[in-house]
Amino acid sequence: MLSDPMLTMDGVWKKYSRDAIFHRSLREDLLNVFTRRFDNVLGVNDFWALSDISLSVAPGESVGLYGHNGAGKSTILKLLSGVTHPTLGSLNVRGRIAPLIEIGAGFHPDLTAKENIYMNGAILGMKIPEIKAKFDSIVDFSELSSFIQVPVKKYSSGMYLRLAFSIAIHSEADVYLIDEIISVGDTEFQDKCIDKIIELRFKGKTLIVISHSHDLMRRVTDRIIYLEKGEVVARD
Ligand SMILES: Nc1ncnc2c1ncn2[C@@H]1O[C@H](COP(=O)(O)OP(=O)(O)OP(=O)(O)O)[C@@H](O)[C@H]1O
Repeated sequence: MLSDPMLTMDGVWKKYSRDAIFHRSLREDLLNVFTRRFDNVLGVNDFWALSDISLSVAPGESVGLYGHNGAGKSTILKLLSGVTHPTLGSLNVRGRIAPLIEIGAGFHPDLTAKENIYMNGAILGMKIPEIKAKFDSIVDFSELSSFIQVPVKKYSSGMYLRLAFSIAIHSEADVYLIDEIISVGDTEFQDKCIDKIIELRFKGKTLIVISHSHDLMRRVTDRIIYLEKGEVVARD
């Protein structure tokens, strides 16, 4: 029997505005007041970051999103993680999600790495005893044991990445959203991350992966969706 998909997107459109960037005239402001009342109409300076995206991912599948800068890859992950919502269309995600989207976005800069492990672990749905039991393993994987009492605002972006990735892979999520995470940090750590991603696949987790490396994408995904200017242009 075929199981239900872990995640679906059905005719999803996402409208963004360049308003913050460009100076508008009064006429444009008036036009916007009118057009904003209709989701399917673009106002002055609005654009479709995503156009009519449909997607269905089965449990245990690993799917890559590939495309140039601005193609809409991260926007899809933000929609799936609930950070933002579709303008039109619908989407559904089952189970626990571990979004590795904006590295360290869930960290509090003034708290130490240890405190952030507890806070971020809880955000990812882990209970305190579970975090306690996995604490040493989280620290070991991150290779940050000497810096565990240091506030993370003193961390480099590579250290942030190590900590964020390590917490997420210990979180026993059902769906992992992985945005370019593998391209940050040194190559040794990148290899460790790739091994972990392959391990998650073997465990039957559902993965959505973004990378600018097509070779890497081939290694860690079952299929790739190609995006261009917010549209799906190919699937393989
Ligand atoms: N909050 C926002 N407000 C306005 N425009 C946005 C916002 N977030 C993203 N965009 C725009 O939406 C488009 C798609 O962005 P997105 O980050 O999804 O692309 P991407 O394929 O992930 O690119 P990259 O490879 O550079 O990360 C881009 O033109 C981007 O500038």
